[in-house]
Order: sequence, then C-alpha cells, then structure tokens
Amino acid sequence: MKANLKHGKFPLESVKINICGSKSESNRLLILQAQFPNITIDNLSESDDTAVLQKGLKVNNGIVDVHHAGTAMRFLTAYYSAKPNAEITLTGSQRMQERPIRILVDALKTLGADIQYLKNEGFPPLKIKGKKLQKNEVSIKADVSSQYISALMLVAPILPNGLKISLKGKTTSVPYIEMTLSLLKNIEVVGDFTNNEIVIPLAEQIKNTAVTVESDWSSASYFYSLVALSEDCKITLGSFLEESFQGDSALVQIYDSLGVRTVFSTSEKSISLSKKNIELPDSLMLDLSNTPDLAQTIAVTCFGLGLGCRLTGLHTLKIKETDRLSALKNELEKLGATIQIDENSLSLEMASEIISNKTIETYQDHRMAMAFAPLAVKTELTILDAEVVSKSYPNFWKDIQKVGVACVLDDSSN
Ligand SMILES: O=C(O)C1=C[C@@H](OP(=O)(O)O)[C@@H](O)[C@H](O)C1
Ligand SMILES: C=C(OP(=O)(O)O)C(=O)O
Repeated sequence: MKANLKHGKFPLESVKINICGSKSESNRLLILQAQFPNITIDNLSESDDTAVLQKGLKVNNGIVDVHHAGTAMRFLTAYYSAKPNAEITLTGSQRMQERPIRILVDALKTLGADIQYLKNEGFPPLKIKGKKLQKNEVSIKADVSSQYISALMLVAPILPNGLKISLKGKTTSVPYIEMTLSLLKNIEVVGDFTNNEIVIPLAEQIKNTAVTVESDWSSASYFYSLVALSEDCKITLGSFLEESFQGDSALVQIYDSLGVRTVFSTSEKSISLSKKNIELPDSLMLDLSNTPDLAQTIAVTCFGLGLGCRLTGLHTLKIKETDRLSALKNELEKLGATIQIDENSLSLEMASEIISNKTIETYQDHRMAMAFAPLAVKTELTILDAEVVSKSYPNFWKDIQKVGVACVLDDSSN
C-alpha cells in the first residue's frame, strides 16, 4: 500500500488524538503478568509488536513467530528459558534473523539456560528448552542493546535468588533499563541500578496490581514534527504524563528548541502541542544514545525546517528494523539533502529547498514511514509500503488524516 501525501490545507486542525499505550511498557507488563497473573493492564498497546508477544505467551510447546518485534524476541527468549517444561522454537522475520542475540543467549546460558541456534550462530531462530535457572549473577555487554538487559531483569524476580547483573562497556539506551526498573517497582519488586550494577530481588508473590500504560511517546514524536513544520497549529494528545517512564518524553525539551511548546494538563492527562515563535538555531547538536527511536523523526524535522543537525550516539541504529542510518541517508538525499553518516552519527547540512513529488522507501521500518509523513506540511510525497506503521502505531494514517494532512492510501499496486 502507498500513502500519497498531498501538500494539503494548512494550518492543521486543532484536534485531540488518542495514541495507544506504549509498546515498550506493554511488552514488559505482559511478561510480568505472565509470571504474576494478579497484574491487570489498561491502555495496552495496539501495536503488532504487542500482539505477537501476547500470542507467543499463550504457547508452551511449539513455534512462536514474533515477526519484526525486537522486544518480543529478546523478552520471550529470557521468559521461555526460565519457564520449566516450555519447549519453543522462537523465530521471526528475515530481518529478525539478522538482528544479533548472542549477548543475551550467552548471559542466559551462564544462568543455566538450554538454548540452541537453529540457523546462524548468534541469531534467531532459537530452540529453547525452559528450566528453573539456579544462578543469580551474570555479566553482560551493555553497549549493543538495552533489550538484552531488560529481558534479564524481567525474569529476575522469579529466579530463586533474584539476579545481580554487571554491565560491561558504555550502557546504551539507559532510559529503557530505567523503565524496566520502574515497572518492576510498580509491582513492588524494588531493584537497584547503581553505576554498572543492577540488582533485582526474588518476588515470591505480589499484591493485586492494576497498571495503566501511558501512551506512546515515540509515536507522539510524529506530531511534534508536524507542529514544528507547520505554520500554526495546536494538537492535543492523550494520555501522557509529565512524570513518564519513557525516555522519549525528552521530546518536550528537544522540540522546545525546534519551536514546539508542550503544555501538560494534569486533569486531562494530556499534552497540547502548539507553535512557538522563536528564532531557530542554524543547526542542532544532539546525543541520542538515550532516545534512539527519535533519530529519524528529528533528522527529518531538521531537514524540513531547512536546519542542519549533527546527531550522535546512533550506534544501535544499524541493527534495528533496517540499517536506519543508511535508510535515512538514501531517502533524505532523494529530497535534496546533503547528509553524511558513519558508524554512530549523522550530519545534515542546511537545505534551501525540498524536491517535491518523490517516492520514499520504508525498508520494512515503521519509523521510516512515520518520520517522513510530516513533510507533507512542506511538499507532496509518496510513502511506499505504508502498512509498515502497524508495527508500533496501527492508526497512524487515520490519525494524521484527523489533524488535516491530506493523505490518500492506495492499495492498487506495491
Ligand atoms: O526496551 C525497549 O522497549 C526498547 C529499547 C530500545 O532498543 P535498544 O536498547 O536496542 O536501543 C528501543 O530502540 C526499542 O524501540 C525499544
Ligand atoms: C527498534 C524498535 O523496535 P524493536 O527493536 O523492538 O524491534 C522500534 O520500535 O523503533
């Protein structure tokens, strides 16, 4: 399916959008709920990544296919490893079979897990025979993906002596580890993360706990970009909190410098985004190692505004849904950008025009589609394989139509 985005009627409509619950929080809570059934969850993510995890949790013996869902792959690897009598073949899409998992598998094996590689060493698919893991200490490389660490933390409370995790190297995506710690604390499993050591205690049982998932800040980023690129508009998004477990709430500060004001309503649990008239910097410098999922949105916003940017801390982008650095370079260049990338950074030069009527490829990456869509405020463009958005945000196209972006979905080819 293609999304044809017209250079529509702007300013955008002042409307309220309800983005569904965070997929990161939802996927953690579902693993915890499978281990402690007296947790109830409200505002669960509607994403494909959450649906595949939820479906996988119902299987005890057989094949589980998580498609493109990184968190589902990593969290379920730990979950089944620690589940006595489970016998699972855990697989995923072609891309998932290229996303490394050895660091997590080695850590779980140190704890006593029985995991085999079914195709390529170090990559899914995996054969997992679950058992009671007895050890309570492990050390793990922390500079590749925080998901490996969150996966261990999520099963830690059911290990007989809890778990002490020593982190090696410079820890990446730290707010996601803190999110795991906070959600554990919410169910009264009080762990500690100090310096390079995480300690999670055993929890034999927990009290009945009802958790409401906050909406997804990464999904909110596309509305920040729309507001930044528009002449004038106000968009209200529910349900968001000033005190968030999600590191991507850093959007508030980042887009403040790109001319977007955020007002929190505590009573409505919502945020209103509006345009601030400020003088924009010529260029933006940001280290995104804490918020890797915002990189594409920010790069595209800067391009659309004619600003330069230098984004660093992007070393994890190469092993996500696609090599996001190369994908950004290819597609921004089509639109006239001058952009350089290396292993962990991206530099974009100021641009004076956007070439219109271009077709953007999405590389099976939801964030490529959603990051480029706000450019419709500036120019006409087509986005290929538009259905990829369902990985995290199935209602994305409906919601951007609601704010007034003229978007026609075309199923006829591609
Ligand atoms: O734990 C999580 O929910 C996530 C952690 C991050 O991955 P890395 O730690 O691999 O950077 C992030 O990019 C991903 O979308 C979700
Ligand atoms: C990287 C992402 O997801 P995952 O790693 O869970 O596939 C993402 O949603 O941007």
